[in-house]
Amino acid sequence: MAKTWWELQILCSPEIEDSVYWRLDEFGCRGTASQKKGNLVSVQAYLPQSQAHLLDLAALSLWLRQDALCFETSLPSLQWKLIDEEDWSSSWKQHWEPQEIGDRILINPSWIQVPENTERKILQLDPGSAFGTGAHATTQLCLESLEMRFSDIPEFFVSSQEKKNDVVIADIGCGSGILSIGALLLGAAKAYAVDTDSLAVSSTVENRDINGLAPERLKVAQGSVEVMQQLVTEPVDGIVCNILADIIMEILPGMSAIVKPTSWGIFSGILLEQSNAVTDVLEKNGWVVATLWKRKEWCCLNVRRQ
Ligand SMILES: C[S@@+](CC[C@H](N)C(=O)[O-])C[C@H]1O[C@@H](n2cnc3c(N)ncnc32)[C@H](O)[C@@H]1O
Repeated sequence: MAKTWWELQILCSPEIEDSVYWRLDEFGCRGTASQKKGNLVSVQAYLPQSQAHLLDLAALSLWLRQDALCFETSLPSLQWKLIDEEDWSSSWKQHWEPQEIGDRILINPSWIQVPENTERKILQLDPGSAFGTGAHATTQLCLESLEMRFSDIPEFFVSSQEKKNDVVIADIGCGSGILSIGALLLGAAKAYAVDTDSLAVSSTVENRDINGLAPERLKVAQGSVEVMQQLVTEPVDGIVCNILADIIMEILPGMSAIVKPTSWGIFSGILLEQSNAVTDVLEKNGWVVATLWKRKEWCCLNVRRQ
């Protein structure tokens, strides 16, 4: 039987866009996309009908309005309607456009023709229902951090370049696979990716194939850090992990067990006010915070082993 989805449309001020995303994520929405509408932002999100009743949607509307009051900004509007599966898969795609991230990456929806006149690395993506379109600040911070990681060795040093191309990373909470694929396009040799959500795993595999990456270069499995420990054949050079702070702190010992003395890490999905708590746990697990990058209320910690 065809599945039915709620299509939610929120019109809000840009100041609360991230908190809207957070609420929608908590609510279980999939395939979120946003676009500017004058001074406002229009956010679309999709949710299987079975996961929410009208009362839940009314409650969501109330939370969004309460958030806006806290930010002292104009009240958002939330509209919803039911659509069937076929409409869902084409509907949110209409709202998603190519997006430049940092200086070197262009995220290109896989159904849009690849631009010819660009020097950027083109990351083709169809996230399906997995998180990771590149629209969220936490993903952008990770991609920009990866860009920095893979740009710091001048390309004219051949030996350094070879070293750069040996880099193996572990991506925990891979979603659409956007960070693994970004790292591979930027110069990593190999990526291992895990996610607890089976839809994220299939999305990562699909996006690996869309980008023409060999399966040996991007190994994907369902699970968390314990599965990653079994997946990697030797310690990795870098870890990327864009999950919420509480989860990062919980699985950090497991992540620390698969690194080398020279490894680096990129940890995102952390609210600014949580950065001290995460830093404490990082230090207890043998990491040093090198830089903190922030965007809106989110931050991304670039770390290295002591
Ligand atoms: C915020 S999304 C990040 C997706 C993508 N890496 C990005 O940066 O856009 C977090 C992902 O982590 C997954 N996740 C949540 N808890 C996890 C855990 N304990 N271990 C592994 N994955 C987890 C979720 O299913 C989700 O796909």
